[in-house]
Amino acid sequence: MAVYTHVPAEEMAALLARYGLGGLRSAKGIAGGVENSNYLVEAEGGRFILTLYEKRVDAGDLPFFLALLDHLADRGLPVPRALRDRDGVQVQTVAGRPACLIEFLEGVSLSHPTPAQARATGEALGRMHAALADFTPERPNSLGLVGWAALAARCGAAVDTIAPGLSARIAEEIAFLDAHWPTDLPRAVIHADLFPDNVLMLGDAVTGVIDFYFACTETRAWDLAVTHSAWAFSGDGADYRAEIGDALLAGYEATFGLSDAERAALPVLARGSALRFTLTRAWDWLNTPADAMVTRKDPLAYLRRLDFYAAHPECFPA
Ligand SMILES: Nc1ncnc2c1ncn2[C@@H]1O[C@H](COP(=O)(O)OP(=O)(O)O)[C@@H](O)[C@H]1O
Ligand SMILES: N[C@@H](CCOP(=O)(O)O)C(=O)O
Repeated sequence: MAVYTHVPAEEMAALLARYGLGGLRSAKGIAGGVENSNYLVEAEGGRFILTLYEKRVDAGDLPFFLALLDHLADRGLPVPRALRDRDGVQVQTVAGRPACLIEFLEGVSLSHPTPAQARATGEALGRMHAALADFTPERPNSLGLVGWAALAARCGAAVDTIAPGLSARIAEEIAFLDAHWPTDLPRAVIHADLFPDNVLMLGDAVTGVIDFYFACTETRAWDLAVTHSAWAFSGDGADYRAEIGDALLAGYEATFGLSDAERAALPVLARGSALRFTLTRAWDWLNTPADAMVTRKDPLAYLRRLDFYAAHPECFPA
């Protein structure tokens, strides 16, 4: 459950009136996600998602995210637009937080995807990258190579309460990535968080891509590495699933493709992905308010992925 901010029913009803969506029928906090507060809202005018943006989303970035969603939706990608109220406004203030009413998309998030579903996700990622070729807005990646060192410093030695020696392992990996990170690969706007819980599917079809709130301008192939690290392992990171990882890569190659330099960089890009999510999960593990209705995610599930990628760069086909 990720609900940090409670929205009174009266305020929910008043919001719907601003959109002309009729009366409120129901509003339920949504179990998934950890970054923001999400509600499933049933109104006379339909079913919607109300997202209240919490601390990791800068309200100043919302125009970028919403323009990105409109750009992709205009090109037929299965992404949810933020609705505009009667005055054409997309960003509201609800219970003191910036908020948007978002189109509801059908589909379910998978816990144990098949190779066919992984391939479909790789294909969807490739189509997204193709559609973004003419998207000109930019947003720096606050959780890229420079951001990791800063976040590690903020976490400090407290991470050693998560696992003995974790701070030293993080410092060692940052030093490796500083020395080996590719700097000459194509850059573009990427999703940067394409986990299974951010892909909605019906059977083998991708019916929704959601949660663009880490989207940023970055090495484009890193998006594939992030997706690979999220999909190609058991949830706890203990088991690598080559058939899933290979299907994901094949799907991406089928709809967009990689240069030889990008393909060669995937092992290092994947290490960066595993470190990034180890760090954000470690920070959240140590700093989630006790009264927040949220399920903390295990940082060690990504440390295991990092150790796997460091030991098995050959998991990426040459
Ligand atoms: N547009 C949408 N259509 C249908 N379900 C959605 C939509 N957006 C979010 N959800 C549901 O809400 C959950 C949490 O959303 P998400 O964006 O992942 O939260 P967070 O912003 O905290 O990461 C998702 O796992 C999904 O089940
Ligand atoms: N997907 C990342 C970051 C948390 O994302 P959310 O979509 O669950 O808010 C992770 O699992 O660490």
